Amino acid sequence: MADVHKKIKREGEDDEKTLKPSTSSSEEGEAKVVSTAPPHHALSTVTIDSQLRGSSEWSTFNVWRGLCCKRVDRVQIGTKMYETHELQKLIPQLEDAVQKRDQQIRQQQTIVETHVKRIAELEAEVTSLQRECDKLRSVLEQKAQNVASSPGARSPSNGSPRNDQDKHDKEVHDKLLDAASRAKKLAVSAEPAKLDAKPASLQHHIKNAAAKQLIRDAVHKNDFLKQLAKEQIIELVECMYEMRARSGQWVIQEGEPGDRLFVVAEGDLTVSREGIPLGTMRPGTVMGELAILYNCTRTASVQALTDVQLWVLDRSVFQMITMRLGMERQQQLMSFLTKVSIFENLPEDRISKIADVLDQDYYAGGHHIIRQGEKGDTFFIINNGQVKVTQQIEGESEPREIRVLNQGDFFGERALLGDELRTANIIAMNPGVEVLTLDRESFLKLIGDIDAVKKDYGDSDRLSQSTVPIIEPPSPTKVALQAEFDQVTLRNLKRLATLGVGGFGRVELVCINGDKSRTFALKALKKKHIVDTRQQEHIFAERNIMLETNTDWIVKLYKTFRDTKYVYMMLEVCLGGELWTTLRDRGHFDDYTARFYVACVLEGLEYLHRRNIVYRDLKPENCLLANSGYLKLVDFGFAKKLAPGRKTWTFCGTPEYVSPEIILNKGHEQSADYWALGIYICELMLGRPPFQAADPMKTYTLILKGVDALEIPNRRIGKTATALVKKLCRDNPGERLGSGSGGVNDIRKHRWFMGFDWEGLRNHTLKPPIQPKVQNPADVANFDSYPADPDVPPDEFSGWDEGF
Ligand SMILES: Nc1ncnc2c1ncn2[C@@H]1O[C@H](COP(=O)(O)OP(=O)(O)OP(=O)(O)O)[C@@H](O)[C@H]1O
Ligand SMILES: Nc1nc2c(ncn2[C@@H]2O[C@@H]3COP(=O)(O)O[C@H]3[C@H]2O)c(=O)[nH]1
Ligand SMILES: Nc1nc2c(ncn2[C@@H]2O[C@@H]3COP(=O)(O)O[C@H]3[C@H]2O)c(=O)[nH]1
Repeated sequence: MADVHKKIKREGEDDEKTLKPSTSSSEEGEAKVVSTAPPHHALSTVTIDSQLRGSSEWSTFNVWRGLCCKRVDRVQIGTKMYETHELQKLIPQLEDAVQKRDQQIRQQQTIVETHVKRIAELEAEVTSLQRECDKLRSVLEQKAQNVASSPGARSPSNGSPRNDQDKHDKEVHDKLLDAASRAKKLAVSAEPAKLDAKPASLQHHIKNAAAKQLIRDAVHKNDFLKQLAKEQIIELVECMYEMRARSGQWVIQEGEPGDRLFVVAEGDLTVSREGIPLGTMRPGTVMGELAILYNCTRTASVQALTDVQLWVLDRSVFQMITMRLGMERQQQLMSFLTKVSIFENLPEDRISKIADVLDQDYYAGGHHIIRQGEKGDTFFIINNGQVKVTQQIEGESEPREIRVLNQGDFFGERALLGDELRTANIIAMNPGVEVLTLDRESFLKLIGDIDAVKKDYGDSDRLSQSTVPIIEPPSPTKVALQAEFDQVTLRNLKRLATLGVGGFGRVELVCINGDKSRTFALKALKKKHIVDTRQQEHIFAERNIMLETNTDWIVKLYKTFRDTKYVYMMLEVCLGGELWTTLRDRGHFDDYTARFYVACVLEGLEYLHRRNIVYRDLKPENCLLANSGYLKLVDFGFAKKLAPGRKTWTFCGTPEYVSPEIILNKGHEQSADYWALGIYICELMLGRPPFQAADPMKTYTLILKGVDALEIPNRRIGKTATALVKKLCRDNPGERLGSGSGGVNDIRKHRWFMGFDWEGLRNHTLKPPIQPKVQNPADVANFDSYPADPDVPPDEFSGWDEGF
């Protein structure tokens, strides 16, 4: 309120012209009031100085008023004297001026408050952008390490089609993504879920309603978590347990592997990276959520600024929650459907697919579910309750009651089988009925025509196709080669060059006893790293599946070795390089080129799926070009053989390629590969995967938004290819092209493949779109060059690799 004092002075100065000053001395800045009242009132000189400071303007004027009431005649302000009556005249003016000033102050205060609020909002935005930058930096650093380990990596040459297109690409965001997409995509995996058979029980932790609400609010504010089903969120809230940390204690350490998520309940925490503060975490925020999907490195450190209370969720619990819902629903439906008469003899995998696409509906008693004569598109199975079937018969005034259908009975098939019009009425009976429904497309795809369904009461030749295990003897060449290499030991293999670097080790070009006329790829995996990341089961699955497969579309595994540090796989070599490298150098492929590489993959996937193997890591990085220009799948680290009709729950794959059911842990099977096939088509034609963001969590959020949110068709990916992608990338795995009774043939029949020479592809007479240049069996020109790996892993003696 020092301002008040100044203001009074200023008002005085303004009014100086109108006053008649008398002279008197006074100290600078003081105002004296000289009284001319009778003696008992003794002449008084009142000094108004800093006493006034701190008082409001109104009380200042009250002092003036008071002085005037004392009938003081003259007032000295500074060195000048003023007549009191003159000053009195000024009071209303001054009051008015003060009022105006007050109003101005209030207005200014409102403006200041708005600015303060905006500053807080901007600060929050900066924090969030900072976090994004940080995540992005960590992703790019990881990718950069990948690229750095290949100094020979070429960047796209100027004037390439990609550069022309880039001119039109959107601003910085696209540039960053483009930089990321030029780096190889990293695969991620949780430790295999031991829960495949039966979910364990979940422990609830007591918390009050306010705590539950705080967690729920935090979950709903989080882009990823809010997409969970309502029941899953309820369970997640119940299962979180309390953790407290004292001021100064570290809650998360940068660089450590993470396996839990936190919700801040009380207190503040500071986030830093390499010692540099990044922001503050306040109550109601979620942190570390990527860690509940799979093992990932913490990107920042988090320290308690005050004593804090946190709610914690472990990855294993999150997996159980998400898996349980999918499994329970699946199990309930499966056990119900196997009892439904029309499905009695269907194989389990067919029923499982039907279960995936069924929806559930409820009708109150008396409600007409179907009306005779209407157009119909839905097939129904009664899950609970009863319905009455009535039919309008010519000559009868009322529909005639024909029969009552019970739990397990079905209806609505006739309109789907041709005439489209309903042939009877279906009315829900009291107290109501619960039905499972299937749309026309799924009905026709999964149950086939009605005759086949009827015939299926006893058997189904068509469906048994996919479940009878195919036991083919390995082709003579593979058997002969395996026999030939029987005596080969690690010592016989000579390293010629490095072909690639993977998550667990390196792949070297080798020859036997110096004979460079025949070369192989030797994949060496660090045992310690495998154990540390609990991937033993995946590595064994890779070995077993690759030993079992014998086709032109999959790289052949001839022999395996092991020593104290590594396990090894001696593989058929593909010297044309990775499809990823060709794609990177060309920018993107046209329809003709992409179609060939998609067709090769389709052959490979069909081969695997017929053996109940799900591949789970389709991407251009895992497609190798043989010298002939034909494509082969490599890297079976995530492949898994499933029991017919069964699903698996382990989160694995490459973030840009994982399907929604993998992200949401609903259980997945071969149809996850069809999703990936859709993504693969997009990547080949766009030059980058369609769902790509700065960090995996954002990628998953985009994936969950679905393909309809993508800006396709566009100038690179046309209408027909888009139509195929959209049929492959359906959110519901059972609705994906390839999942129906027609299998992979449904994909081959799609119009994008119209006129494609499948026969020519199979017998290798079809000319590949790109012919790789390979001079000799030791020519590695089609591979990036890699520096030697200075890291010698420690010995590992736990014995997990027994039998490798
Ligand atoms: N048979 C082969 N012929 C030629 N190159 C190969 C062969 N196998 C692997 N490579 C090269 O080595 C790279 C890594 O191989 P692979 O993907 O099998 O290893 P990984 O450790 O499982 O990798 P990731 O961590 O990406 O899953 C391949 O991308 C490829 O460039
Ligand atoms: N990297 C980073 N993490 C942040 C930031 N602000 C909050 N966090 C949280 O800190 C957590 C550290 O561990 P995670 O990487 O698992 O997840 C991180 C985020 O949830 C930020 O600015 N950068
Ligand atoms: N037409 C006919 N439909 C019946 C009968 N009993 C049950 N329905 C079911 O009633 C359904 C009515 O719709 P739809 O014609 O699609 O399919 C029909 C059958 O599924 C019956 O005796 N006659």
